[in-house]
Amino acid sequence: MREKAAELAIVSNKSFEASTAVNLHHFDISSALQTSLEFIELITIFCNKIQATIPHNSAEYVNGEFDLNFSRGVIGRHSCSYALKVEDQQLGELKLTRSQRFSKDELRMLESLLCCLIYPLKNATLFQKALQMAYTDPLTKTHNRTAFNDTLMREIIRANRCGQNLSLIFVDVDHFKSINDQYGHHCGDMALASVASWIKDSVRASDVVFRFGGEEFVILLADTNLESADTIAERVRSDIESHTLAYGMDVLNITASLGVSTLKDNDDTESLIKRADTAMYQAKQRGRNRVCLG
Ligand SMILES: Nc1nc2c(ncn2[C@@H]2O[C@H](COP(=O)(O)OP(=O)(O)OP(=O)(O)O)[C@@H](O)[C@H]2O)c(=O)[nH]1
Repeated sequence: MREKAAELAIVSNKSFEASTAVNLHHFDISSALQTSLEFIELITIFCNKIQATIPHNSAEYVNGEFDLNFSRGVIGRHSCSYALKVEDQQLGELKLTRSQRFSKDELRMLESLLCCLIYPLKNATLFQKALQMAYTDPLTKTHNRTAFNDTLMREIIRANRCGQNLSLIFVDVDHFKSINDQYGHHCGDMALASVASWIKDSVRASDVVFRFGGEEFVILLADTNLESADTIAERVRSDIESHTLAYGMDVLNITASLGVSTLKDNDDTESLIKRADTAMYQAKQRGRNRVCLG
């Protein structure tokens, strides 16, 4: 009877040890990458883990979908870069640099190790998209009330710790009900989306715009005192007034009333919001299309 052929190829001890080491390295990296759903953290973990195998001086990670451009280290003359994707889903681009050329073996090893990074990046993408959806108002594409509550609490703590100013502007569209009544809800929705984009265009990218509810928006201004917040509120008011909204054959003029408040000692989220809200109602009472300070 003929013996069945051995199924395992005989390998020299040296290459067997090498492949075991490679597998352990993959396992170590994969385990470490399971600890985070943040892009920057994942890239940092990955680069730290591969540093001994593929020494590099700098790493850059760009992910256009999430507006990320992260870099660390000092850029070297030689580079290798990879557009990371899985099943046609773009996961960003990773670039490593150093002063010496990367060898073919190193590049082969890097490509093999990058496989460990792909699925954690895909999970991070799904998680960050879900977070974005949970925090975004679908009509106006501004941050929603949940995001506002979370952010305001955090910003008050930060402002108090760093001894910085923090201001709030409440923006309430004037006579919005009559837009709905006269032109219908579709027009009302368009008006809200337009006002949101005018407000966003009117403030810095670092100032965050939220839809507080209905036809009311809040702008959160970090490191901004009452005087500056007043100036910004006046600019927002004037920008809203100067825009027009074309709806069918009609041209609509929209105005808003604004209330401003700045963080004081012993303020909490409620008292800060209350002062801006009260100031906004004062602006309504004084004839609308104006800014009042709380
Ligand atoms: N189309 C549309 N309308 C909304 C939305 N959310 C709230 N509204 C409407 O906004 C209107 C707000 O009306 P009011 O609170 O009376 O305020 P106003 O008409 O703007 O009057 P003042 O604030 O006093 O100037 C209501 O008719 C709501 O139904 C929305 O998402 N889409």
